[in-house]
Amino acid sequence: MNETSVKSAAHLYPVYIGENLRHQTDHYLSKSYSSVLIITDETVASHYLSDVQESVSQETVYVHVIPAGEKAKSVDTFYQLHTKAIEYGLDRQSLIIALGGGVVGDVAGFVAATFMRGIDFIQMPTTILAHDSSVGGKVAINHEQGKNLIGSFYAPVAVIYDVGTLHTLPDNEIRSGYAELLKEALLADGDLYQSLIMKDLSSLSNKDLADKLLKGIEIKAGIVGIDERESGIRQHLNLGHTLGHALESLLGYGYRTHGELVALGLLFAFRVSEKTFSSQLPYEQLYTWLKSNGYPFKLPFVEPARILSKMKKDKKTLRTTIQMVLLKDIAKPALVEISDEDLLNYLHDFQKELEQRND
Ligand SMILES: NC(=O)c1ccc[n+]([C@@H]2O[C@H](COP(=O)([O-])OP(=O)(O)OC[C@H]3O[C@@H](n4cnc5c(N)ncnc54)[C@H](O)[C@@H]3O)[C@@H](O)[C@H]2O)c1
Ligand SMILES: O=C(O)C(=O)C[C@@H](O)[C@H](O)[C@H](O)COP(=O)(O)O
Ligand SMILES: [Zn+2]
Repeated sequence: MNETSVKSAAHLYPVYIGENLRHQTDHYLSKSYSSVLIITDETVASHYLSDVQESVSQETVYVHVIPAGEKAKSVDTFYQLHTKAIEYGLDRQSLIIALGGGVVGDVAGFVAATFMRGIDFIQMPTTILAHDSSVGGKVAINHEQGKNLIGSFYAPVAVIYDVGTLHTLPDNEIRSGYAELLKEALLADGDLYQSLIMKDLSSLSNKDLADKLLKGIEIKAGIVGIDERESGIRQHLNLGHTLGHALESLLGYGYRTHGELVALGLLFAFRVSEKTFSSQLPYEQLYTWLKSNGYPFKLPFVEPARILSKMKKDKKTLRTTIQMVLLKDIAKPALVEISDEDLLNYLHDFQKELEQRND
């Protein structure tokens, strides 16, 4: 087991990462609670819920299972969870455990942030992607008009990451989580990036993956430690998301995974970076790796003007100007304002290029 932590001006919490941690949940709780509510989704429940339930010895343990997938990051689920919390009689000394991927973590975390104005919660991630979502305290639900538009910053009291749960993930979820790892490496560690992109996803060993996830978490924790509430450098963690989030919302939540669309967004950010800084980024290498690892490039056509208008809902938008995270070079990110006219052209060229390559 490895242990690291997130240490910001306001918070300090441990991140435990290793095999079989789900069997020892109690061991990682720093105090006893009046009751515990485990929130998970139906797929995760079928694999891992009983392990976690058996490892929590607090007297009163409740469970609520939500549907699997992005659509559950909704006002409806949020409201149902509050109803359950009230019906079960949770109080201010209760704990919520979010057992699952980013969807469970984000919605359960937002419930924890708002139930009786905030109760403790623990993140127990079960996806590769959730190495990112479980750390940093961004909790949210989606609005029909845009991703994560309703939410808050609310730190967990601990993150317990059992990487032994990852072997049941389907291929598209492996691709999704790995894209966020590529993102973290692109922001801060060129060697890590090269080592991530050297291998195909099919040849990843558990040990190798766990080592890389720890590095990704350390990069993220370092950034969150400096700027937890995203007034500056934390915005860099949004690399790839200006396009990714717009597509998630336009194609319909859950049409493709978050990370697969972020991967497309990374490629787009490479192109825009090249145009903005005349920088030389390894675009071809990234394109080839994504393609050969099954990332989706054939998506329904969306008019650039609709993408642009959706991008304006992004939280980095300043008044009406879109700001994108770009790379002057690998590990040299910068937040840059891009005019609508330029963005429309870049989107148009990018779509055309992908279309031609898909033939
Ligand atoms: N809060 C943050 O900082 C942050 C960061 C990145 C992403 N996110 C959010 O996270 C969400 C995506 O998270 P995700 O990719 O984990 O999606 P997810 O939670 O929907 O999980 C993906 C799918 O895998 C299943 N699953 C989960 N664990 C499994 C396991 N061990 N074995 C088999 N199946 C398993 C789930 O049931 C689901 O169907 C998005 O909503 C995104 O916006 C948040
Ligand atoms: O932690 C962050 O900060 C991130 O931006 C991480 C992203 O991977 C994640 O998708 C996040 O939820 C995006 O946040 P948002 O503020 O753009 O909704
Ligand atoms: Zn993300």
